[in-house]
Amino acid sequence: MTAAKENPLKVVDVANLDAKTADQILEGFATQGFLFVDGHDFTQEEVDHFFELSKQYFALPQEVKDKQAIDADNCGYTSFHQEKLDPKLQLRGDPKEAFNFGLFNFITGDCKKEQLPELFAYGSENYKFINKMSKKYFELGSRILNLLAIGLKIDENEGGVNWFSDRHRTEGTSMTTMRVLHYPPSSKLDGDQVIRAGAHTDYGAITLLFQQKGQEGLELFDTTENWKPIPYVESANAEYRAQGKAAPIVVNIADQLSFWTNKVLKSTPHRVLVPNDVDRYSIVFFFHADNDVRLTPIPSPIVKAAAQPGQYDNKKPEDYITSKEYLLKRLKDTYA
Ligand SMILES: O=C(O)CCC(=O)C(=O)O
Ligand SMILES: [Fe+2]
Repeated sequence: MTAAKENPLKVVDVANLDAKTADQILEGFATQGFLFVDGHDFTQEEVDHFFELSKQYFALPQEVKDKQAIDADNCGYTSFHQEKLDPKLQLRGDPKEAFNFGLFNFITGDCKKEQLPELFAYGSENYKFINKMSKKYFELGSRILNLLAIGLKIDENEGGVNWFSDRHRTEGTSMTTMRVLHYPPSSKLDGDQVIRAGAHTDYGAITLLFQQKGQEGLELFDTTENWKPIPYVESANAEYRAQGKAAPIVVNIADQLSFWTNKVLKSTPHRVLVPNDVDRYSIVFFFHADNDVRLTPIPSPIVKAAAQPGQYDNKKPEDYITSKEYLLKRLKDTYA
């Protein structure tokens, strides 16, 4: 029998929206910044189907994919070496390709229609499937934000449990992106390329990521300042497995929530390596606050206690960047 791979992350079941779960979530995000989340609503069949569609898409001829090159709304296809996630250290862009669905309406699940390949054409079965998955990601992301609001003890009069969800509205306009990624195996890369995605922190509020068994490579910079691989884990809950639920999903804090909480929540650097000669596919939901939301300090006694004396004195709301301004700044560096 081979030993189970070491898992540096806590697995938190979010089925119950209660103080105990909220404290577990907060603890994980205030230390490591990363967690596995179980007790979600995704089935394994759905996740497998999404990966199957992603594989079909990336297998299309290069010139077909290039037709929907990434646009100003951050929607569309990014090709190999186009994106530098670690612009200070990387000479060449990441050896990966990706497709972004964006400009969502989370009431209907619709995304930007003009920037879709034939495979996901507006109105098709695949398009409807994408709508459904984006709504599920939205619901899970919102649940995690609600738990964070409980954990951070945001006062009822200030918005309480809904403080974050009021700023990530179903009907809101945000830069939230659902992204499929493909990293080719080592044998397809130039000699000494060992990094598939440079070290970076994410740009939104939280990130939710599915990966597949046997395609590891994601690593996080842990609290001891060492790179630690994030394994694929199965649910420890036999009932969930019997119900056909998908494996736990990787969730991490991104920069907006770190700013917003005065770094109480940690936006942890991570990267993707090439541990073996297999393709890696991942499906990631970058959950962003509504575009015009300013990243002012949140009304939490825990956040207040973490501030330096006088840090927030004489500050006007306009002194704080908005969610969209922050993203645009980071994208400019990434695609420079
Ligand atoms: O594909 C992965 O595992 C990680 C992707 C990632 O960190 C990102 O795109 O921000
Ligand atoms: Fe990332």
